[in-house]
Amino acid sequence: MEKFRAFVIDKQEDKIQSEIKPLSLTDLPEGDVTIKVAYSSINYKDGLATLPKSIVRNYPMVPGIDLAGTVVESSNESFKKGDEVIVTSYELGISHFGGFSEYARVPAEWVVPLPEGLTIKEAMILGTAGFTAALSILRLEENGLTPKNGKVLVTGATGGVGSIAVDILSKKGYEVAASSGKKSEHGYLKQLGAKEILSREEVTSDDGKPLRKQLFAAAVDPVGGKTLEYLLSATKYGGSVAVSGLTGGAEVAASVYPFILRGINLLGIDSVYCPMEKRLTVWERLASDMKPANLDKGIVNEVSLEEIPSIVEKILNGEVRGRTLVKM
Ligand SMILES: C=CC(=O)SCCNC(=O)CCNC(=O)[C@H](O)C(C)(C)COP(=O)(O)OP(=O)(O)OC[C@H]1O[C@@H](n2cnc3c(N)ncnc32)[C@H](O)[C@@H]1OP(=O)(O)O
Ligand SMILES: NC(=O)C1=CN([C@@H]2O[C@H](COP(=O)(O)OP(=O)(O)OC[C@H]3O[C@@H](n4cnc5c(N)ncnc54)[C@H](O)[C@@H]3O)[C@@H](O)[C@H]2O)C=CC1
Repeated sequence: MEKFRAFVIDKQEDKIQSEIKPLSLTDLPEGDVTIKVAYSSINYKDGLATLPKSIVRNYPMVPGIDLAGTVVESSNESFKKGDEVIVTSYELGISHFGGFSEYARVPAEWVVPLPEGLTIKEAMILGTAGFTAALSILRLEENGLTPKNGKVLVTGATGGVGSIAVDILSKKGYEVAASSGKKSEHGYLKQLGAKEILSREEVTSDDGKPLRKQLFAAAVDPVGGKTLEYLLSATKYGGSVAVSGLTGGAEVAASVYPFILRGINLLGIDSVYCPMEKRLTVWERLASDMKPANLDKGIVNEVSLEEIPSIVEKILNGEVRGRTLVKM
């Protein structure tokens, strides 16, 4: 087989270099399923992967925590040539060559059959960010959230997780408040279904107060840090906060008061090692009742392998809106 193209990073003297390289199938890591990748997507974690002090475990590496495409070869009976599949996270793009490549090879245990109701392209517009938004909402609902409980706040709302959470929640009949640092994107957030828009500062705790006015029935929080501190203090009695991210910081100071006086729940959201049974449920829901209404509208920006470095820089600076699809 002829060579194919992959975006490869390497680390030399604490500096990361990237280039598009020709690879052969024999360069790919071991695995039972070889996939012709149609689309990947760029997540915040891919931005972290390109930093010198990085989450990548070995170099050279093909980053890309998401991919979707068609099986070209499988030694596992669950998958056959021609099957359309999705792979997100696990070790993809961290210690195992990932999705920024025309071909990928992975263990069968990581592979999700494309659910009916989604195209390969839609699956990657969603990607890990969409999966995480849906998993967050699923967990909030498992903990009692319904549209009757009141307003749900989505933080980091113009980002990948945030945009898709706003869309899904509003489609499901929730009153959605969205917080964003980007004044220019209020129209975008309203188009996705947000009823109210709050500034980043309004949802950041700068005084360490343990309790505030009870404003939100629940929150989807990809920001963390002092925003999470604020959310814990402003969640209504019995409500929940689903935390998935750290764009606002990894450190969180908390007191026991919201938990013991208001019975609130702090739900940790992990998409990376999410068990396969739950993973399949989340993808089925994303293909049906949780399928966002605006996937083909302002959420998506499509790029080539060549454009990855500029997007990665923007994502780390908080300058990207919605989701970035990489077309092979
Ligand atoms: C799409 C998903 C996301 O975007 S999540 C956000 C991106 N991820 C991160 O920013 C996390 C990156 N990890 C770190 O920064 C560090 O691991 C740390 C700060 C969380 C902890 O660092 P420390 O040096 O104290 O410990 P180790 O790195 O040696 O890890 C300790 C222990 O935890 C295991 N571990 C590390 N990363 C993960 C992970 N992402 N998920 C689950 N477990 C993780 C690691 O293997 C070690 O366990 P051991 O049993 O010893 O192997
Ligand atoms: N737990 C998990 O399994 C997952 C975690 N994540 C995490 O969720 C977060 C968001 O991921 P994506 O949506 O892919 O990223 P993104 O880059 O698309 O969105 C990030 C959002 O955070 C905002 N932001 C940036 N800096 C901020 C700050 N200092 N304060 C408040 N907001 C800030 C940005 O403006 C943007 O709206 C990241 O931390 C990522 O690592 C994402 C997917 C899965």
